[in-house]
Amino acid sequence: MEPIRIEKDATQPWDAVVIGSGIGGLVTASQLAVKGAKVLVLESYTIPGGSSGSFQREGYTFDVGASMIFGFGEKGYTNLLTRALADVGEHCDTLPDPAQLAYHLPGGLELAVDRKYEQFIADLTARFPHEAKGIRHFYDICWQVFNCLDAMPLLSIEDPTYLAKVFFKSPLACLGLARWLPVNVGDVARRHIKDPELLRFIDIECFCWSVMPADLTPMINAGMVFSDRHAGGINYPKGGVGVIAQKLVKGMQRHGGEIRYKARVTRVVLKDNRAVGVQLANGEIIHARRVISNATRWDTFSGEGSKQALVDAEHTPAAEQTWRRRYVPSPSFLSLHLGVRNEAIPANSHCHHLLLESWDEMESEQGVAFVSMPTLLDPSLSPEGHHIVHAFTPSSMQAWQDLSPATYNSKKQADADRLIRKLEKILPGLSQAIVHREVGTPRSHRRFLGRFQGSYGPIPSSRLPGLLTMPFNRTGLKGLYCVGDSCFPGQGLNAVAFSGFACSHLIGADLGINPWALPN
Ligand SMILES: NC(=O)c1ccc[n+]([C@@H]2O[C@H](COP(=O)([O-])OP(=O)(O)OC[C@H]3O[C@@H](n4cnc5c(N)ncnc54)[C@H](O)[C@@H]3O)[C@@H](O)[C@H]2O)c1
Ligand SMILES: CC(C)=CCC/C(C)=C/C=C\C(C)=C\C=C\C(C)=C\C=C\C=C(C)\C=C\C=C(C)\C=C\C=C(/C)CCC=C(C)C
Repeated sequence: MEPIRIEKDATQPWDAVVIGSGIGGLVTASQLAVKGAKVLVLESYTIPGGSSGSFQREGYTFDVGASMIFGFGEKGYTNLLTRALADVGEHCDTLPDPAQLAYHLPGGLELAVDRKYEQFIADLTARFPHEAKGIRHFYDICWQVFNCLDAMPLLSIEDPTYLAKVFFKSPLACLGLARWLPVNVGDVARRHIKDPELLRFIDIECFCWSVMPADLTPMINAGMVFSDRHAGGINYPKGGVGVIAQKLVKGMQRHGGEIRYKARVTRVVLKDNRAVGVQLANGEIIHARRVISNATRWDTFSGEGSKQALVDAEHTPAAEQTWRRRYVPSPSFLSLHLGVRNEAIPANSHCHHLLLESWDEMESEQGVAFVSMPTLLDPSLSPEGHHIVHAFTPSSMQAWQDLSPATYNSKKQADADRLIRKLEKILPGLSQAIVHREVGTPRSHRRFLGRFQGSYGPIPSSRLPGLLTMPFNRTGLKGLYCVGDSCFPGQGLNAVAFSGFACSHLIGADLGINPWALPN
């Protein structure tokens, strides 16, 4: 193996050092490497991908996070995972999912979101025939948003040169996006739909990816999710979600980028109020012309509740406190990674399911249960005759803090047992068929993913104007950028991939290494 090239000398800095190898960090790093920048990624864990990694146990390949993947289409500009991989000469074989998600909702509302748009509209209309027009109007508006996004290369709207070029290329799409930027889903849904149960359905349609009801979910993101599932479709990467990160690393390395694992950054090194490098837990200092943090903003900047942030309180920009007032951490998850005998999975099951027993429980601790069974698409992820059942339910750190080790362990097992009983509604006999079981709590998510309170990502603390107040990649500290789900447009794999494209484009503009023409 070639020796790793690490300059400790401030006269020969890296062009860019990226803290963290989540998809946001890896897209930034790999895009910068393609532009010719000398890039180093520092990852505290032993594998790449963060919440989009995969881990192996007893013949199973488990996904760390969910496996409902958007952005793997073949056409347009919103297929950001396909594009990020192709730009570094990589490709993931994917397996098309015939349905995005099967809902099992209160009042016997059972519906699988078909990959084919017209089929989905027909199925929903069959359940709410009196709302046929409203359903069509609402989801067609989501398509308008999606079509605007899909019509233009998606780069940094912080760069005035890009904005001018993209406006020249697609003026109507730009105006369309500007119109929807300050809007939330709830306002649009209520304009077209009156049935309270259908409005609740729109709430859960949002909650299952944004962890927020429709009133707090930005319309731009809904346009993306509610349409891409029918345009590019939901596609599972063969070999597990972790393959995406592994291939981004490989492609980045081929373009001269480097990655170090077990390299925890403890602080951003500042000189004259400018980020000039990072310090690792072992004391080593690495100099860089630009520093990019893929850690959450709570872990990057000091503020209430943040222990050992990368930037001290004295140098944390005032804008970060405004952000903390506007956005709060969403709950983390209680998660189950199960290996089960085949008999527990009914024939023709869908891969993804969402269970909710009462509408009042949608935002409650351990209310919604989400299930993903990727072996239904890719049997190679488990030993023969077995499936993976990966289930998770929102759970907040507060519910798991200040417990004695014995109480923590017994709560962990009791809550996992309760979740398994809930799943038996769709997987009868599940508890008898389990041969491998691992339980993760918010504390596990914080420990292994390094995420503040183990959170899934930021959510608005009150009704905000859509995406208008979400910060971009530049921070108030010169030389320091953020990427990932505490940046515009928020959580989601395709969303953080966008954040990575935008971040690398902005740094490329700052370093003067961007190509003149927009990508095709
Ligand atoms: N659609 C899906 O099914 C799905 C599945 C998984 C994840 N996701 C999405 O992925 C998003 C998260 O992506 P992301 O790019 O923001 O990042 P991430 O949180 O997944 O990864 C951040 C990485 O940074 C590393 N890190 C943090 N602090 C560090 C430090 N001080 N030093 C070194 N390394 C450090 C972590 O170990 C981790 O690997 C989530 O919003 C989630 O929605 C989606
Ligand atoms: C500046 C002005 C005035 C005008 C400029 C106009 C302009 C050019 C605007 C541009 C805007 C852009 C480019 C916006 C881009 C937005 C994008 C790319 C949004 C992407 C969103 C993707 C999302 C939200 C994907 C989400 C997928 C997820 C999270 C899937 C599943 C998650 C789970 C199953 C876990 C959740 C589980 C439970 C139980 C809650």
